[in-house]
Parts: sequence; C-alpha cells; structure tokens
Amino acid sequence: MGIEATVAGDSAPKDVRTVLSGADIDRVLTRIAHEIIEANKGTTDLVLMGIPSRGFPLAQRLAERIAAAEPGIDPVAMTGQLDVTMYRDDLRHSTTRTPVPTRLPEGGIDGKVVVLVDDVLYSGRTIRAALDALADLGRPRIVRLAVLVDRGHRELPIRADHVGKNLPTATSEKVRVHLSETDGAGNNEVVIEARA
Ligand SMILES: O=P(O)(O)OC[C@H]1O[C@H](OP(=O)(O)OP(=O)(O)O)[C@H](O)[C@@H]1O
Ligand SMILES: O=c1cc[nH]c(=O)[nH]1
Repeated sequence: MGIEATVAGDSAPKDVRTVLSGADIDRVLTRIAHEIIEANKGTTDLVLMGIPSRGFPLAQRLAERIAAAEPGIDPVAMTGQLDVTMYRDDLRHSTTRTPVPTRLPEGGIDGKVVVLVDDVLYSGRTIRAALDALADLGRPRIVRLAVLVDRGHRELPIRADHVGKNLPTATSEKVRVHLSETDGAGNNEVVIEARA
C-alpha cells in the first residue's frame, strides 16, 4: 500500500511504502543478535563496529540484545563507531560529507571478531571503504557484516552475513531507515520511496 507524501527538502511527490515497522525492526535485531552469538559460538572477542550515521545506533541496539542474552557482557565495551568518509571511492564526486569520530571499543580490534553494522547494503562501496578503514586500525581475526536491509544492486563482491530483510528494489527507488536515535523520538521504520 503506497501513500503520497512530500519528503522534507524535496518538493517532488513520492510514493512512500513502509516495509518494516518499529516492532519489525525490534524483532529483526533480536534475531540478528542471536545469529551473531551463534556464529561466534558465544561472545568471546566479539566487537560490533557501527558505520555512521545509522549503523552505530543499530550496533548499540544489537549489543544490548547480545548482553541481554549473555549475562556479564558490557554492551558499551563491545561497541565502536567506524567512520569511513576518507576511505570512500566517491569522495571527489559526491556532496560534502563531514567525518565523524571513529571510536574503538576499549579492547581494540586486533585479533577480534569484528561485526560491521550498517543500516542499508546497496552497491557495497560503503563496506569496501569500511574494510579499508578497519585495516588502518588493526588486524581483526574475522570480519563479518550485519545489515538491517539488503536492497541488492551490488557493484562489488561483498555480501552480508546477517541480514534483517532482503528487499528487492528498483534502482530508481530509495530505502530510508528512520531510527529514534538519529531521526527523533518514536521515529522507527524502514520505508521505500519511489517517484509517484
Ligand atoms: O552500499 P552503498 O551503496 O554504499 O550504500 C549503503 C550506504 O548508504 C547509506 O549511507 P549514506 O552514504 O547515505 O550516509 P548516511 O548513513 O549518513 O545516511 C547507508 O547508510 C549505507 O551506509
Ligand atoms: O536506497 C538506499 C541506497 C543507499 N543507501 C541508503 O540508505 N538507501
């Protein structure tokens, strides 16, 4: 079911379809948290690195669920933020991007199982940049990838290990993820926008 809406900053009408509600996002993150524990056979050496903007709050939410399932784990200590701005291959072509700080978890990433966390996987170029950024920070034992949405259209040989929802999309569409941490209280959903 589509609704017509005007998106802030763009006067063109868009068909906006909700594909994940806030409750759906909660369920999906709980499932991914358990998948991560299972793939790692526990939480030893586990580190979650969220990619700004929305990968970081998603990493925090996953860490809270992992800690709830494995008592004794400190969700803050296992979570970091990885800025990829200076590693992007489209720096010269895209609009200005402001770097945000990279924050390593207190134990660093050397020898760790690092799970990169992002909201949307599309061309794969952000994750390619993230792998380069990580390599400059240390040498993880394993790097895995968790994304809330995989919308296809990869341009590089990159795949996610943990996917919240596979969403077949047209290249003309946009997937927008709204999270209360970045988009305002109570704003939790994933929508597909298409030109109406
Ligand atoms: O697979 P890709 O083609 O690289 O696309 C996926 C990336 O695009 C979006 O980030 P964006 O660059 O729009 O920045 P934002 O997270 O700050 O919105 C999204 O959050 C992913 O990081
Ligand atoms: O549709 C898209 C494509 C890349 N990144 C997004 O957040 N949405």
